[in-house]
Amino acid sequence: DPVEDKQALLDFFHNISHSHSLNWKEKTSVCKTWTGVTCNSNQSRVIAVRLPGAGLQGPIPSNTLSRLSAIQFLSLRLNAISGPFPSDFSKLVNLNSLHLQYNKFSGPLPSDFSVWQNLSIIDLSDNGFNGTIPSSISNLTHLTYLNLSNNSLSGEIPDLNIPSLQLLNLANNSLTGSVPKSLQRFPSSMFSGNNLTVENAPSPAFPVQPPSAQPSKKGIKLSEPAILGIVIVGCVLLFVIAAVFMMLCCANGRKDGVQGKEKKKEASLKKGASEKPDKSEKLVFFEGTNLAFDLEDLLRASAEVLGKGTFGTTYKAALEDAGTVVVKRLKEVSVGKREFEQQMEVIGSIRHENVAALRAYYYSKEEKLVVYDYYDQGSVSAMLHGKRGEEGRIPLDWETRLRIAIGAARGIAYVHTQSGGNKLVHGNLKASNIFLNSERYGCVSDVGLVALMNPMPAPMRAAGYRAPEVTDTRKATQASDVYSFGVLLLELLTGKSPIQTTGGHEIVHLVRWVNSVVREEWTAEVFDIELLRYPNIEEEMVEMLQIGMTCVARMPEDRPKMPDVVKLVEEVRRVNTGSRPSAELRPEITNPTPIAADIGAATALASSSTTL
Ligand SMILES: Nc1ncnc2c1ncn2[C@@H]1O[C@H](COP(=O)(O)OP(=O)(O)OP(=O)(O)O)[C@@H](O)[C@H]1O
Repeated sequence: DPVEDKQALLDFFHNISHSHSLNWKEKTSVCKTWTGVTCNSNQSRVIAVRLPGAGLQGPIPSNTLSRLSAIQFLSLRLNAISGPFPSDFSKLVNLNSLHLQYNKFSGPLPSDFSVWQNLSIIDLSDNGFNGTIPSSISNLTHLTYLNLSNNSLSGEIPDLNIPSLQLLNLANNSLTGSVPKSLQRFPSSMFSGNNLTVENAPSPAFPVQPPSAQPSKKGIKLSEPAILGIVIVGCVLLFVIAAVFMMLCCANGRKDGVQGKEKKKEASLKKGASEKPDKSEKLVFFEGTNLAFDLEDLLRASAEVLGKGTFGTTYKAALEDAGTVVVKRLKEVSVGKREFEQQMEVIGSIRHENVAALRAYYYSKEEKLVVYDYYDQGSVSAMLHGKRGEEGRIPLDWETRLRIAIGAARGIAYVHTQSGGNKLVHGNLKASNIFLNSERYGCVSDVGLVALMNPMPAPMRAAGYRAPEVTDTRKATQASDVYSFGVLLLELLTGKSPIQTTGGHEIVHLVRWVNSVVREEWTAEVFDIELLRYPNIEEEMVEMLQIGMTCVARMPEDRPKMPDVVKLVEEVRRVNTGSRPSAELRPEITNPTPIAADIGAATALASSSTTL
């Protein structure tokens, strides 16, 4: 054991107020058992300390952590640490990641950052730091991430010409002047909430960073002739599809007394086909759709009601040899044909691995249908909540939850780059509308449908995702999508539904609940008990929790933009892999599973989180 490092840690913990206990015992091995501590391979030095949400309060006692001269990674985020930035941290010259966000630090930032030549990640956000941003930061040639948002920093932004810098956030300070040229490559939201002169100027000074996948404008343009061609095909198939929706009409139209039967399997989509079809209307397929799927097959297929959602009833139709599709029969469409078609064209031209492709649609006076691929693994909602506490439940592992979050974020960010006259929004993001794509990343469905519908009071489960400012469902915005995404993150982390009723009829709102638990500095308690089985993921979960909480900010303007959210969510894994001790220092991870490879053997917080 590194005796001196151990003593430094004990001195630190004994001299700082803390509301939770840790398993740091003098007699146990610091490298093998201490929560949140990682040593190098020969166990001669402590190289990482992670104590997120550990209930630490008050100033960092001097000459304690600063004795950990080999430390590379220090995270004390989400505590209530106050006082100035510890001046003796200048001795920690090997630091490459410093996470002090969500604390109560105050006073100026250290003036000389050049002492930390290895620093690549600095997160001092959500504190009370004041004074100016030191220009010495520009000496950090390895810096990739700098987050100083939500402090009280003032003065002008120095010209931080750091080519390695990938993410910068200076939002919500009291900065003045203009954004230096070297930083104009970052999105404007990263500078919002300051007194910057150019902030509102309509200059291209703040280009919005492209999302991870570029929108295919070509695809949108091409869709028009494609649709025209397809319309012709649609004409031929008119009788056939008419039969489909007549059947659906029969299945769904009898409101009273028959609704229960909707839950039962339908005999065939052909049922009801004898009704006179509306010959003037056509089924429209989109480009890229496998037109080899024969609608005759569809008609012969058996249809099953998957459920009734906000927009109507959703059916699964199993085709004999062309797979299975999902048909949604939309109710309450409020827009006219032209507007409906325009919106369909925008949505139908989206081809992105994280957006469920709209394959076809049908519009007539009586009937509106949309056709999607069928996702046979079910929705994220089913994966997360289905059979909870029952035998046979397969818990949703952390790796998959991360991929769901990353995929959904990418999908929504992509949707936000599409223009449907106005900015395109998803409008109805929730776990039951997210599926897994072939790479097991999240894939969002139901994009843009809400804009076509009558405003409606959201059913309970949808209400939990809805941003507080959205009173009319048609007026969802990109910012309200960010809120819904934040709720999804909280749902993935906690395993709890966005709205729950307790024994009585009290309604528990997930966002409020998470906020209150975190405020009580009991962060570790929010996480899904099913996640506690996965080792060393606490750091990532806390990181994700912070992103979720930022997304559910009450005021829309305080929420990050979706492309930035994508980066943050992707960063959760990258930060923790990139900054963690390298594999050579961790021989225990020589043959890792994907998750073990990424999270390493840094902390044991997850397993002991209930005691934090
Ligand atoms: N393409 C699909 N593949 C597999 N299951 C789907 C598909 N689309 C929807 N579902 C499932 O069908 C059920 C009903 O979906 P539907 O979209 O109608 O309702 P919802 O998602 O509960 O609410 P909303 O209408 O507000 O989206 C849900 O359980 C949903 O997860």
